[in-house]
Amino acid sequence: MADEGAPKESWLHDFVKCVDFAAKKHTKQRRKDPEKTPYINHPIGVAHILTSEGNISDINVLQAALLHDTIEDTDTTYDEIEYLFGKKVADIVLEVTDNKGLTRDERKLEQIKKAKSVSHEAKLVKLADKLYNLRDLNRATPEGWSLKRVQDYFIWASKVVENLRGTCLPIENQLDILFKERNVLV
Ligand SMILES: Nc1nc2c(ncn2[C@@H]2O[C@H](COP(=O)(O)OP(=O)(O)O)[C@@H](OP(=O)(O)OP(=O)(O)O)[C@H]2O)c(=O)[nH]1
Ligand SMILES: [Mn+2]
Repeated sequence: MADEGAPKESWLHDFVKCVDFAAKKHTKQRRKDPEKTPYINHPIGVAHILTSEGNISDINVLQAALLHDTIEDTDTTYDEIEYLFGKKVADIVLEVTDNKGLTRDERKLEQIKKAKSVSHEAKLVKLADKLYNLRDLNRATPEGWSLKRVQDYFIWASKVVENLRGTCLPIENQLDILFKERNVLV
């Protein structure tokens, strides 16, 4: 018999609402791999790294992981996320959002610098984002990327990760395995 008096597991409802929102926002986007994988695989995979490898169960972090590329890459606004998922989630997403007003080189440098000073929650999302993207590079080369561009991404990612350390050892250890395989000094 259903326990009608029990409180609803509202975190689960919030989480599923967030998956649905992220999927709709990224619906027209594809990854850069030759198979043109649906983009939503990436934010879901980032959240999965946090739960399965990082042992993270903070719902704000997991929702921010699902939404982490929405402000940067879709029409989603901070206010929309704050209204639907709360200020904590919106703040984390904003912290991991690149300023698209800068040039690509400026953005890459900004990420290295900013990594040191963002919140613990934002650092978790950034670490999982990097681990997903580096594994994705090992899986398939994005269309038009040379071997040098791939290697340069690994080197740059290691500099960002350097400034995120002390946040989540299991994820950092997984990143180190990838850096070693590529002979990137850490
Ligand atoms: N490895 C990989 N990455 C892909 C693929 N498709 C899309 N991406 C995205 O491309 C970004 C990395 O490519 P870059 O050329 O360095 O960055 P840019 O698109 O922002 O200029 C990542 O964005 P991001 O998640 O915002 O992270 P970040 O690297 O900008 O921090 C990553 O998610 C793919 O097939 N493989
Ligand atoms: Mn990402």
